[in-house]
Amino acid sequence: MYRLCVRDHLMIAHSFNGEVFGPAQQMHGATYVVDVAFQRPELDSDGLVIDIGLASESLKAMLADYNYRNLDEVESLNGHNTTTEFMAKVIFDRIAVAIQQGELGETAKGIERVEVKLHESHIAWASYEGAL
Ligand SMILES: Nc1nc2c(c(=O)[nH]1)N=C([C@H](O)[C@H](O)COP(=O)(O)OP(=O)(O)OP(=O)(O)O)CN2
Repeated sequence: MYRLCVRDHLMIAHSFNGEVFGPAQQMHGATYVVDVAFQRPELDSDGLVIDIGLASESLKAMLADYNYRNLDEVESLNGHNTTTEFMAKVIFDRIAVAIQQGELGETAKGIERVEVKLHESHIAWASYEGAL
């Protein structure tokens, strides 16, 4: 399987519900480093998994909906703890739709798996990986 990974980052504020979160029940901030790995068994006719520029632009556009936002106020995330794990799946779902709709180019439809990894600090990350 071939893999191509692009990286961006996301700056947010949020708070969590639940005793398990301790002080993180209070409003706090995070800067996530976001890695997206696209995987396919065969390269396209240009020798690519996906065009890096297109993948980078598309990721930036998706993150723009959450960047510099208080996630507690983002309607589509209402009722959820916006944990690192949860946000990895949110971004995965958006990428899956973008690929299916051809927004990442026709040949990107040959991508079979995507992994979204969010590094929430230098000591912790979470990811969501799935088939398309
Ligand atoms: N599984 C997860 N656990 C936690 C997440 C997360 O996204 N996924 N996030 C947080 C907080 O947002 C923050 O990153 C850390 O908060 P903190 O209170 O410092 O959490 P710790 O568990 O590291 O420290 P304690 O003081 O022991 O609670 C928290 N957890």
